[in-house]
Amino acid sequence: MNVAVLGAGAMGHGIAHVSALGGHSVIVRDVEQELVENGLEQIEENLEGGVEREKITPAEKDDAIERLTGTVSLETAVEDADLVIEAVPEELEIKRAVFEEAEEFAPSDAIMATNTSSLSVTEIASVFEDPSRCIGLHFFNPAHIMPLVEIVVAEQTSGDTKEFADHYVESIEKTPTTVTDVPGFASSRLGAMFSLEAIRMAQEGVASIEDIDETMRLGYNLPMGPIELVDHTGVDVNVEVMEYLREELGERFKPPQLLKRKLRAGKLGRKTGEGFYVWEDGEIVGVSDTGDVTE
Ligand SMILES: NC(=O)c1ccc[n+]([C@@H]2O[C@H](COP(=O)([O-])OP(=O)(O)OC[C@H]3O[C@@H](n4cnc5c(N)ncnc54)[C@H](O)[C@@H]3O)[C@@H](O)[C@H]2O)c1
Repeated sequence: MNVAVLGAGAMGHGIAHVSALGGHSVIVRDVEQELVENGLEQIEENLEGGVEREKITPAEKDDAIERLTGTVSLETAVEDADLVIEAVPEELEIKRAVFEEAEEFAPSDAIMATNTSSLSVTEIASVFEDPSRCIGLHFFNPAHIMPLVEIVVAEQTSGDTKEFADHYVESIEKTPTTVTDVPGFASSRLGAMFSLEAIRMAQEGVASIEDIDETMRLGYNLPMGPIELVDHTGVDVNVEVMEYLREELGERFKPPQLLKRKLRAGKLGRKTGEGFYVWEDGEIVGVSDTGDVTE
């Protein structure tokens, strides 16, 4: 099938990567040529990494690259698309504007998918004349490695659209789960709850940050603890998600003081070099001095 990926950023290039590897013709669109090129370069680099790790053959890499193109023209990107996947910034207005424009140029039966991690797919879908063709395809970062795609079924999504989404996810060899369009879907809601409670426990002095993370890592066989995960995904992003879930689902999602203090100090985690941990070159080198905080 022809897949148009709108946005060549962190998620867009990963989605384009797996789509091309899955045998689809892929066109990636971003707003500037340089961003398009950066995205395509990143895909090549990651495919090369896949060859080095013997996950794919050199021929599979070459074929995938052959199937990939880039553009800054939205019209060129979507005019022959069977599936349009948007991975533009997480703002309702931007997503709605992008889809409104895409609807003008895309075939009337193209499936329109959003990679939103927290916005209402139902609200995004309402921009379309025919909202039944809209669905959420929630990939995880990095999309070329993480096996899960959460398929988010909006109020208006038709059975045919869902079937198409199932078929696409299968074709790119990812594992789908299906979730109704509720705030936080299944993944962000559960992930936020783990991290919230872990930070509250650190705040109450139940255990150190390191011991809480170690408990979850070794006791539950997780690749990383829930507080380290906050540093990875960004303190700012986590506060935003928690505030949204708090508004939609209740006070149990209230961000703990310790987390808000990190935000106010600009200690956003790995990307700023310090959050709950101290980071160097993407690796933890120590624990941040968090001090005593009680809510
Ligand atoms: N980063 C993550 O961990 C993650 C995980 C799952 C889902 N998501 C979701 O994926 C989406 C994209 O996130 P990201 O981290 O890739 O962001 P990003 O900032 O890395 O990339 C967004 C890209 O979209 C481009 N863009 C802006 N307006 C555009 C337009 N009109 N047309 C085409 N491109 C446009 C930007 O130039 C940028 O390159 C968001 O909805 C986010 O919530 C992110």
